Amino acid sequence: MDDPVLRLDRICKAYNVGLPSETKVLHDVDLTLKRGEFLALMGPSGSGKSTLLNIIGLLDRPTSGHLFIKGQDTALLNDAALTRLRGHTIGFVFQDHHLISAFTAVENVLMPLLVDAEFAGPDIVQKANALMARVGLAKVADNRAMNMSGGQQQRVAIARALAMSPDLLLADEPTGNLDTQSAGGVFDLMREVNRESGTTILMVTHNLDLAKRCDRIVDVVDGRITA
Ligand SMILES: Nc1ncnc2c1ncn2[C@@H]1O[C@H](COP(=O)(O)OP(=O)(O)OP(=O)(O)O)[C@@H](O)[C@H]1O
Repeated sequence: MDDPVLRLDRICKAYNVGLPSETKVLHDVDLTLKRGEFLALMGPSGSGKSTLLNIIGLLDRPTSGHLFIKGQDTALLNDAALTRLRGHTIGFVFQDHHLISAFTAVENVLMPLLVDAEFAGPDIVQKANALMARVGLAKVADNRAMNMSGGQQQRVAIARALAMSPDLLLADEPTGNLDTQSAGGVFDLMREVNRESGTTILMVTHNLDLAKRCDRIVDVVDGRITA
């Protein structure tokens, strides 16, 4: 129970290993994220933030080192077990909302619940509607995603990411495409979710003002954590 949500132990990542084009991107990255923390990951373009996020999100494997999720060493898991762990533990929000445009907002939130209905349990429609209310969009839950503003679409994406009650929310520049006011609103929502539900959040951002409002800022420079 006291295990951190996430612990990285000397994570290295290289692409095109063994080829002349081999590129070492991450070097001995150590990072621990305690339950309920809200961490901002910053760093210049190409420093390895997305690579790190893909590894933390169990979308890619490190070349060496160990990634522990709630104390479990993910190096010991096969691909099917990794997929299950990802679905039950991690929610994703991207810079582009990745909603299905022709679906309504609430239908988008229902999607992950339908895909893993056994884990999601009963009353998924009620749950999806509660999530729409949670992100302040109850009144427009039946609007098609394509007809919503950028800020609203990102709120729907957050509701969808929360559908499986993840321990860890990974957000890759979630406010990158939004104007200042909408970006502030989306950040406030993530802060609220973090404080009220205790969801641990790791957010990649280039926005220093928002990063300063997180619990902690970690800088990645040339594939190394510097602060
Ligand atoms: N699939 C891949 N194959 C080879 N090289 C890759 C691959 N993905 C990323 N890289 C390289 O790894 C380095 C780090 O890229 P990454 O996308 O992780 O950086 P980033 O910090 O997220 O950048 P940005 O802020 O621009 O999104 C870059 O040099 C990139 O070209």
